[in-house]
Amino acid sequence: MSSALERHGVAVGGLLVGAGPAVVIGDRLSLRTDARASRPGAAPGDPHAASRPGAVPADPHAALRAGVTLAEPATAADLPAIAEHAAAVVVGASWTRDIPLVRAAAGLGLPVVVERRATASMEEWLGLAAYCAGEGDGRVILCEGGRRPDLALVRAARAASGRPALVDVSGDIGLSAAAVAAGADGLIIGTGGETSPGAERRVAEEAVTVVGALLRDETPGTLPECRQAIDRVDAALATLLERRAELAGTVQRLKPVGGFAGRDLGREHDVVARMAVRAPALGESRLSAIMNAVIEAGLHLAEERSGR
Ligand SMILES: O=C(O)C(=O)C[C@]1(C(=O)O)C=C[C@@H](O)C=C1
Repeated sequence: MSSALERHGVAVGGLLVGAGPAVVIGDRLSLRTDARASRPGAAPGDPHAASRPGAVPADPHAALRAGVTLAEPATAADLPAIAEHAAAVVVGASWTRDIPLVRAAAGLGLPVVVERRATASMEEWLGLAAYCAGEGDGRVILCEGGRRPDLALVRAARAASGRPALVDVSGDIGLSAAAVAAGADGLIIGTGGETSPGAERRVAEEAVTVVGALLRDETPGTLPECRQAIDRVDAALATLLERRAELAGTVQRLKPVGGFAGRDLGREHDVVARMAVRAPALGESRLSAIMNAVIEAGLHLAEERSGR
């Protein structure tokens, strides 16, 4: 954990944000009419904006009534419907200085997602989060978005406050892995109030799984949570094993004698010894059995492909 503070998860609908794995949120809805132009993916006047993942649906109020995870009000009049149909209310970057609306949103009884205003410092951002926590029941999540989310700031704010942090990557889904590596507790991938296209969700879930398995500290307390954590580690392992097999196959083509005939046990011993430094609990003898199987699988694949 990157913070000495005790971190508490905040439940948002069926998701737990800030404890356990990072989450992917596909449906952030804004009821503001200016939201289309201000979404990270949307250029002002872009005729195709409505069909993009970051678009505002034609009837945002109908989308809200259908139920969404995160909803941002335009005015205080939207708050009762948000309380009824959304899992959390968003204090959006464009109106963090509208204190009466911030106060009303924070007091709604839902978890509050506090988005950083583009020019706000970390202190201002965390000050607003603390204000919202005080006006509400304390369930506050930080959120960084915009065209160029500041991931260093997310990392610092999360560590300084102990609050969970979301990163809105709907403007650039390619930032998903970097956001998880920076410690994000969740990725917001869709801002249309509808489920985002599968391709974007796959990119985000891949980042949460693979980068999360490598870099995110987890202390699962139940059997299902522990098995899910193992599944994420196995997904990362499978990705790396496939990549390793490809590289080992290339080595076979580059060596004067490839395949089992060109096996180099000295090199294999060095590989295992280096790995044992990173995996001291497993140690050389256990790793040697594992790596023997991995290396032989790679050699079999290479020979099969070369038609030997
Ligand atoms: O480095 C090599 O020479 C390889 O062929 C690659 C590799 C491996 O998979 O790491 C495979 C077989 C050798 O015995 C040693 C290592």
